[in-house]
Amino acid sequence: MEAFATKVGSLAKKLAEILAEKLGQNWSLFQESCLASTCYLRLNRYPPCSIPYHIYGLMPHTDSDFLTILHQDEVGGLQLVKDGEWISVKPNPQALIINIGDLFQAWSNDFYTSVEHCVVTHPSKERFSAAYFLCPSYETVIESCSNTKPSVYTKFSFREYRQKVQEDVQRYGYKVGLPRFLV
Ligand SMILES: O=C(O)CCC(=O)C(=O)O
Ligand SMILES: [Fe+2]
Repeated sequence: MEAFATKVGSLAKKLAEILAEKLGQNWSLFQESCLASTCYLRLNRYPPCSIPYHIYGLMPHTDSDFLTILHQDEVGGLQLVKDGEWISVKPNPQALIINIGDLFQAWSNDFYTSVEHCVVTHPSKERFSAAYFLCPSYETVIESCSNTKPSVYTKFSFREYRQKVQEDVQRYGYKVGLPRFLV
C-alpha cells in the first residue's frame, strides 16, 4: 500500500507540473506545499445495495484537493458530470482516473474545472476503489496564478477552505465549496 502511495504520489506531482506548465506557470507551489504528510490515500468499499440507483455509495461532490488519482475495480458505479449531464465512467482496473480538484480550479482561476462526481451502488457486487489526494499543508494560501485575468476567487488558506466545507456540511448537510470564495 505504501509503495502504491509513493508511486501515485510522484505521478500526481508530475501531472500537476504538466497542468501548471500548460498555463505557463511554475509548479513550485505543489513541489513545496504538497508533502507525503499532507497528501493521503483513501480506500473505499461499497457494499452491494438491494435498491441501487436510489442509494448513492458516495454522494455527488467535488474533491477538496489539487487533483485526485483514482483506481477502481471492474464493478463500476463512478459517474461524473460532463457538459451538464451525468455520465458513467467505464470501469477499467488497468487504468487510473485523474480528477481535477477545487484547489486546482481556484489556482488556475477557472482554467481547469473541478469535476463533480458520485458513486452509485450495485445490486449484487461489492466495489473497491483507492483514491490518492494531492493536498498542500493547511497553511498554504491558494490564489489565482493568473496575472492577466481578474481573480474569480478571493485567496484562502487550505485550512480556511477545509473549515468552511466542514461548517457547511454541518449546517446545510452538503458542501458548498468554491462558490463560498467568489470575489
Ligand atoms: O470510489 C470512487 O470511484 C470515487 C471515490 C471518490 O470520489 C472519493 O473518495 O472522493
Ligand atoms: Fe471524490
